[in-house]
Amino acid sequence: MTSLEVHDLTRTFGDRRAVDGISFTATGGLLTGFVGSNGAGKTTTMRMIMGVLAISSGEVRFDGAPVTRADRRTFGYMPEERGLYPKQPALEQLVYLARLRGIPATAARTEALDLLDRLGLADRAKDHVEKLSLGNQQRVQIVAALMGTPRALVLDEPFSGLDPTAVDGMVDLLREHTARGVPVLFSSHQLDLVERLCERLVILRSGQVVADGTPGDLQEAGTVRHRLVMDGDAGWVRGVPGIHAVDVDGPVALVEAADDAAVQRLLATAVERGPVHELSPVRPSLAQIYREVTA
Ligand SMILES: Nc1ncnc2c1ncn2[C@@H]1O[C@H](COP(=O)(O)OP(=O)(O)OP(=O)(O)O)[C@@H](O)[C@H]1O
Repeated sequence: MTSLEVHDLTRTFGDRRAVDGISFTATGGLLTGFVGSNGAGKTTTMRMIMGVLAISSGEVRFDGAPVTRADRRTFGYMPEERGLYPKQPALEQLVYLARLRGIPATAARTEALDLLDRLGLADRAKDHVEKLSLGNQQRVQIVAALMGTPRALVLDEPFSGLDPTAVDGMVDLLREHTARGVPVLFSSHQLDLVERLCERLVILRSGQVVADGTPGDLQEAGTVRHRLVMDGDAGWVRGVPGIHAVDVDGPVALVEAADDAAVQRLLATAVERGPVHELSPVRPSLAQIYREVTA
């Protein structure tokens, strides 16, 4: 199993630390989601991993050793700035890009056509890139990153602008790579998608890692809420000491309790007030965890 690790990685621009001593591992065989608000440092990190931006300090390791230029040539990379030439046919361009990575032309052509087909674009292979919609240009860019049996995938916002069918096609393709033991690191602002897909998550805030783990780990560490369902209006929960009402909608209340004693107080009051249909813990969603750690 290969892994892609960053160790104490830092990048400064002038006196600004865009990436500030971050460490994490994208483990082979897993989809690792890389999330954080605008300007958190995701693109800068990915550029350093790929060697297109110099590292101020720290190290990138692949398979346990410092990453080399030769390693990086075997990585599939989807940069934030989509680098396709508008005036060249999609297929021709894919073959050209693959050849730069050492893939023979015939094999590149076969693979590009296959991948374009998988993403529903086979009939557009001969179109100039500028004639394709933005979503279809994005698909071509994805094909470019996935060609040539990459040993690691570093994908900056690969899902942005894709329709749901293309997202599903893309997910299937990524899973084929993780099944080979490849580490896949991708950034995204689509938390629902990240929650659905990722076996591992790294959350950045202001150039620092503020959460790192499996979605289950992060949910365990996040604030557990409780959902109360009564017969009548549940607005009274606002007056229970130690209870913070996150949302009250008629008979249904979502609350955060300061401690177990507060949950017991809530339950006792609820029972006094009339039939209680439900009082259950609610595991935090990724969106909630994200808001907590990036606040
Ligand atoms: N070439 C550069 N020169 C100066 N500052 C830069 C440069 N590249 C990035 N930065 C700064 O580094 C910080 C991190 O930017 P980066 O693009 O890595 O964030 P990001 O997490 O990818 O954001 P987004 O989600 O908006 O793409 C930002 O404050 C940005 O302005």
